[in-house]
Amino acid sequence: MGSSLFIKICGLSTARDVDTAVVAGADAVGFVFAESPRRVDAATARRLAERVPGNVLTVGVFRGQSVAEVRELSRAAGLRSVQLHGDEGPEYYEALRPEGWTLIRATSFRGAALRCGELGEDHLLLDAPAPGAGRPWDWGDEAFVAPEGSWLLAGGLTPGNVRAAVRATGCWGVDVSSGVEASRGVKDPVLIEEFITAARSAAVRSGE
Ligand SMILES: O=C(O)c1ccccc1N[C@@H]1O[C@H](COP(=O)(O)O)[C@@H](O)[C@H]1O
Repeated sequence: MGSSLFIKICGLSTARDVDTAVVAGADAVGFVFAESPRRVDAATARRLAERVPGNVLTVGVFRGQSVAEVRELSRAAGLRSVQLHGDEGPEYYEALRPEGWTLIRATSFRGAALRCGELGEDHLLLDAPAPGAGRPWDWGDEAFVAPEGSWLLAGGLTPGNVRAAVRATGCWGVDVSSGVEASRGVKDPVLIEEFITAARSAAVRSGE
């Protein structure tokens, strides 16, 4: 992962889009198992994940699903990470920890400062209240307190706003789905490339 911005491209469902993201330099690719127009089944995710080199994290995205379902789908797809949207408690993370997956807790900013790791997650993802809808939230507002630790910014990011968003928040990583789509659920390879290029150009985390 190194010290550069961590970039995740989410909601992938075709080999073309997975290959585009990997070649363009994504650090992670996401496959949605939650209710969504981007939803894929485990066999599709496995076929796509098998194309991904070991230095790129393969992430399953879930929302309000049981530990058993998360376990079954992620194992079947051979993924290395799970992203959990929902209000799961620490016992949920504890139950998944033995699988060895990188655990990403997705939530929204509700006014109180958050700390990455407080429920047992490896990374925290701050998203809009409605995930996957392409709507930005007030990350630039003075009331926003950036979490401690390795946290990703998501929610309405695009090639046009990602650079400013990274600079405004000092986030450790970014995650995008709608902002690299030609229409809902259909990725645009050119937008994927533009997003990664724009995000990389921000590269001003403290210490760099
Ligand atoms: O993509 C979805 O449909 C989805 C459904 C349920 C939970 C999460 C989902 N996607 C995640 O939403 C964010 C940001 O999306 P966007 O760029 O605003 O469209 C991202 O973390 C996706 O993984």
